[in-house]
Amino acid sequence: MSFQVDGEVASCGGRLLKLNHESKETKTQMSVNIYLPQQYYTKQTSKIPVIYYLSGLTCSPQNASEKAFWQPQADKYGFAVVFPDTSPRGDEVPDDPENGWDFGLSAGFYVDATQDPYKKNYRMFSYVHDELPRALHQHFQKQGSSSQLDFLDNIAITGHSMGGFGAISAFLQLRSANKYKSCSAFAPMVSPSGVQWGEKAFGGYLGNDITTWKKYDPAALIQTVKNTNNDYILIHQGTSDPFYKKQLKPELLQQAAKGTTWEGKIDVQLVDGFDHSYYFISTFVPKHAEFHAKNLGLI
Ligand SMILES: N[C@@H](CCC(=O)N[C@@H](CS)C(=O)NCC(=O)O)C(=O)O
Repeated sequence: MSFQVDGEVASCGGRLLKLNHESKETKTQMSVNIYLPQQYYTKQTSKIPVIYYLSGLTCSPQNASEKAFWQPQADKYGFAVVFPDTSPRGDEVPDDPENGWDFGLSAGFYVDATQDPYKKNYRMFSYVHDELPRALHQHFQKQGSSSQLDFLDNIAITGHSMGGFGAISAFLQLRSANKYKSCSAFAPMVSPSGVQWGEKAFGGYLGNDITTWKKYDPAALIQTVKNTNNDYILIHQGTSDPFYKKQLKPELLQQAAKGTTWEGKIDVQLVDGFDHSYYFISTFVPKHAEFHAKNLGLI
């Protein structure tokens, strides 16, 4: 479970660590970046909460580290940010037979695959929500730093597009365990059934029986998972996003929430003229940072 350091860069008031480690879940080396805010280095005594940011299709941990501008927000409120990879990688890992960018490498969809040949390595749900946080916890405990990072308890989750799907899906699936204290998403895909990205990915990873997709489908989960904490889910969606109407459709989550304990609690902010890129994400990161900082008890 030990991490190798691939790089460490000064960024804003803290440092971005580029790490890799052997994953038992994916049976590959996995890359992960983590931003440690200025509070980590000034050795504050209270525990530093962690926000997990799940990236979208085609991304590695670098895209959001370089272009989302979480770092100034992390310094402002005093949280760390973990940027996991989007799939297992390596010559042995099966990829999309059609060579597309919406399935296979960089497109793990944060599920545990049940179908051959993907089920051996594509275990991104168990990796991101269980193995990785425990591994980071152990690694930083061994460092013996007096600043304590909280990878396991006071934590939040967010993500973009495929990663927004992964964030909301996990938040709802793990709600009874109160795993994530806070959830938000940028342009998330909210229901795999009926959209081309979802049909391809879920068909490939989980098989053709769509009842098995429901376990991960936010629009289905919202109807069975109780909102016992008066939680809100914050979503931003650009109206000029080319994927908005065909692949993402965040309003479907609001519609599915009608008549449930989540009714009125899915805050979809449509933002005029914004696209799907990191220009959009970085513009609204401050709003998401403030939302999570409140839910994590930082303000
Ligand atoms: N590669 C696709 C675009 C895929 C895409 O927009 N991916 C988003 C996430 S769904 C992303 O974050 N791309 C990487 C980046 O913008 O840095 C294309 O060429 O049209």
